Amino acid sequence: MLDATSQAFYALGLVLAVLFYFHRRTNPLYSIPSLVPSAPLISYVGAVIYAKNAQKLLQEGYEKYKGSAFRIPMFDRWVVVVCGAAMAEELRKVPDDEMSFLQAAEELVQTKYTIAEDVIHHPIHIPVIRGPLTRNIAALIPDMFDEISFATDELIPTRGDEWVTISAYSTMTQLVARTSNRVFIGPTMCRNKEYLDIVIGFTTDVAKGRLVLGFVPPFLKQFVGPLLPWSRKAMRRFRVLATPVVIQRQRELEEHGKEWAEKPQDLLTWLVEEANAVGGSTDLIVQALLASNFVATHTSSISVTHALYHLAANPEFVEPLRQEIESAIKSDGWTKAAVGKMMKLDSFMRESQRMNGTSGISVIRKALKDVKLSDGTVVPRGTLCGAVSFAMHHDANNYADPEVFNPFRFSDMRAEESERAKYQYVNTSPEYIAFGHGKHACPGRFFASNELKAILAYLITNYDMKTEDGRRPEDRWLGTAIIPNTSAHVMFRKRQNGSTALA
Ligand code: HEM
Repeated sequence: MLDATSQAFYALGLVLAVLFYFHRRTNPLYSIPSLVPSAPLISYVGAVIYAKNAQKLLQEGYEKYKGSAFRIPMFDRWVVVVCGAAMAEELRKVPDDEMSFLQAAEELVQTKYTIAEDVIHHPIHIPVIRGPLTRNIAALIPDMFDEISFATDELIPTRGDEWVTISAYSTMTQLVARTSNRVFIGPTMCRNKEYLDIVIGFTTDVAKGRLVLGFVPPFLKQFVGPLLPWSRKAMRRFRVLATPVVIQRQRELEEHGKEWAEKPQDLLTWLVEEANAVGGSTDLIVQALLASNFVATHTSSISVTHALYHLAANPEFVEPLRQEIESAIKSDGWTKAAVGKMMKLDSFMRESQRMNGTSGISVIRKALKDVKLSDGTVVPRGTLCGAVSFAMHHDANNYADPEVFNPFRFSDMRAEESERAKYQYVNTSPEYIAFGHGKHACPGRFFASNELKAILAYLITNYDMKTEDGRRPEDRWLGTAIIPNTSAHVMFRKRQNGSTALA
């Protein structure tokens, strides 16, 4: 016979099992199919399987559930992913009060703990990126070209007509960080080694924090989050460098007032103005500067490295691009107008992002209430949701010969006047979600498109490039993230008749 304590213990166990059984039977999440084991605890095995095989599983799920949805396991949650263009379109149309992009980003990146709390509550950098930064690209481009020229001389140290071998990913990351920061904060800081070290390393700092919090159950995150050291240390170092620069700019703007003819046109000025408008502190501006670097640097470095690998492994694509770029520069100089004329280069970037991209999932949202999709799937309140991107970008129903890198696929399509805007690099569509889609599609994509095309245009006109073995280095998937080979090298040779002069 069992004693009273044991009886109570077993009774409690039975009640919990019954409650758990009903929870799973009634929670619509569990009627959404999963490709990996989803029973309690065993789902952690599923999360390991997914982390190691995300590309394969997303492809398998996409093919099996196109027009519908399936769920994938993270260590701390399930994520529902919809498959196919019609479903991606449906997802982007769900109103903000039913599905939130910001809350999804907050949960996925755990921004409160991995970036900084104030800037998450008052993201002043988002209206600035969407507004003045995008509106003023034409004014910023000459400085960006100037920095690209200055930085490449240092980062790609060629001599005469000899080939030099450089580490591609780290060089592209430096080049992107310097070019962006030239117009974020100015020429002194953008060349400061420690500043660059912090802004480039910050993505890894955030990723480490995310990784740890990914293993922590939701109710414990609030205790573990504040203990994570990496981002806090980076923010401390960043404050030491950036705060005096921010204070100086605040002072100058105040002294000179609205009519200041020499007012620096850069992200810092616009962040100070936005902070003034909403009563934000100096420290909020500092945080917003680092947050801007976080959203801009990593995605752009990945994208330009993907494109560089395509170029270096396929020298036959270079000549038509060179002709187009040189003719645009000849007529318009190193300007936004010239970059706008580079339709083949634009197509090259879009195709590179279609083929490779930065993530297997896009259009991330969090359900704020139970949301019923047209196929009958109910995404329960509190669940993260997204659309399968990589597999959709490789679907033969969307793109002819999807596994072939066809650099001028989109410029050929743009030859039709009516299709001019539709297939531009920055344009999102239900079949092209590399920048997200809809209201929350990346607001920095206009800046990124100009910056990355400027970098490639400069490299193409000034260097010959090749990979060491003639092949394109393979990408790596880290969970859902797609990373170009970070240890591969590209060989550069300065063109003796290249158009280095920045007119
Ligand atoms: C090629 C480079 C880039 C890629 C591939 C990229 C991609 C993305 C994607 C996929 C999203 C989420 C959209 C969604 O899920 O619906 C996003 C959001 C965002 N991106 Fe980018 N991005 C790039 C460059 C940049 C740059 C250079 C900036 C800033 C100058 C930037 C600023 C942002 C911001 C602020 C958000 C959040 C938008 C919001 O909160 O509504 N991005 N980006």
